[in-house]
Amino acid sequence: MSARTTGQVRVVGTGLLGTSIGLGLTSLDVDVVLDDVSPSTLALAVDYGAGRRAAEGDAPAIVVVAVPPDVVARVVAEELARFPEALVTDVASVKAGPLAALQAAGAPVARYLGSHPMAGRERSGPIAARADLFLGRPWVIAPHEASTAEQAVLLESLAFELGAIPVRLPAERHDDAVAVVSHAPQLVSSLLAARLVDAPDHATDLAGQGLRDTTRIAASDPALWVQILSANAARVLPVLSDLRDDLDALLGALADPAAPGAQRALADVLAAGNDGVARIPGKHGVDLRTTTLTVLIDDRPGQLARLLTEIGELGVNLEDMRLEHSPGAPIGIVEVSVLPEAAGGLEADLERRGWRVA
Ligand SMILES: NC(=O)c1ccc[n+]([C@@H]2O[C@H](COP(=O)([O-])OP(=O)(O)OC[C@H]3O[C@@H](n4cnc5c(N)ncnc54)[C@H](O)[C@@H]3O)[C@@H](O)[C@H]2O)c1
Ligand SMILES: O=C(O)C(=O)C[C@]1(C(=O)O)C=C[C@@H](O)C=C1
Repeated sequence: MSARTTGQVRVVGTGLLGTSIGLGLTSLDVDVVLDDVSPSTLALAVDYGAGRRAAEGDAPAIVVVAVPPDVVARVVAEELARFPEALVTDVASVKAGPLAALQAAGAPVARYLGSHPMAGRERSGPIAARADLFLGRPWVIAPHEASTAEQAVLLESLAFELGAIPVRLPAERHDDAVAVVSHAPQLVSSLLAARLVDAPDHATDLAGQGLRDTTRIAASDPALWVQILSANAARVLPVLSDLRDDLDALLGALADPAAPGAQRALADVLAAGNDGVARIPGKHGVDLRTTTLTVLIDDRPGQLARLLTEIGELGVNLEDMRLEHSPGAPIGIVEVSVLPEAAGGLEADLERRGWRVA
């Protein structure tokens, strides 16, 4: 496949995010140049095929800064100064702080447009990187007073190229949103997993899928998360404070489950959880009789019909289907449910025919 992104892309910071971006773009024949403060990390990213080493004479059209949040503003400022023709973006998990720091430092922010792919892993470094990390995931682009619509379109193309769904959101609103959907969940998962430290072996030996589902991200890098949480502390605080109120009410109910109103209080907590989880896009309950494949389609007339026709041609019966749109994004997400025994073959056949299956 060839890319819509033309020109060179320079990636600074070749850890999980930077190497994943490099792998995805390189597979589309984009000229990717890589840089990292750590020579061994850079060498690994080059060995994995995420791009070539940065060199004299590089002339990137886009610079993607994928370094830890505490140095992101400094590195963005350096890149703006070093490549005066380039659009510089970053992928840090917080957006308001870096923008404010750049503005305060008098950096040429008219060429800076922050972004944040809502995709990651609980592991760091280039070894954990994957070209398909961003498939079907939102990728926030955070316009500000000095950025332009053309720049946003350029980054949207980059995100789309990597299979992500671009979403425009100003930095402050982004930071409010991730406090609820990313930062508080990380802490809750860590707190939950911390309960296991002193649990006896016969308890941890029984760990089932419920515990695994709720604790995967507890394995995340503490050093990175200390930075993320510190940078968004003021927005995470009210979320955790509301959570503490809910926890206090729950403790009251559990202290005497037979007391009047206690059963209702417990049921309310669980029902609110049902309502909350139903609001997560693409998580509308699991039908164990079918397997769901997620296919990304260009948001153009006839694409959905073509997909359904091809599934028919492949002799697979559709059990169910859902179409999701992200407002303004040039992509549609189709969830097709098929019998489990047909799913593996269908996925391979669709990919062979050029469809992108997430
Ligand atoms: N990990 C995730 O799931 C995730 C998801 C979305 C966004 N992010 C954001 O992406 C950024 C990178 O996170 P990651 O998980 O890839 O971390 P990582 O630790 O895997 O990689 C960071 C890389 O940056 C390099 N680096 C540090 N300082 C540098 C400097 N001054 N110049 C050049 N390179 C430097 C490090 O050597 C390392 O290779 C962070 O800002 C993070 O908030 C992370
Ligand atoms: O799924 C993971 O392991 C993540 O790290 C994901 C996740 C998230 O909370 O969605 C974590 C932090 C990043 O800023 C973006 C993505």
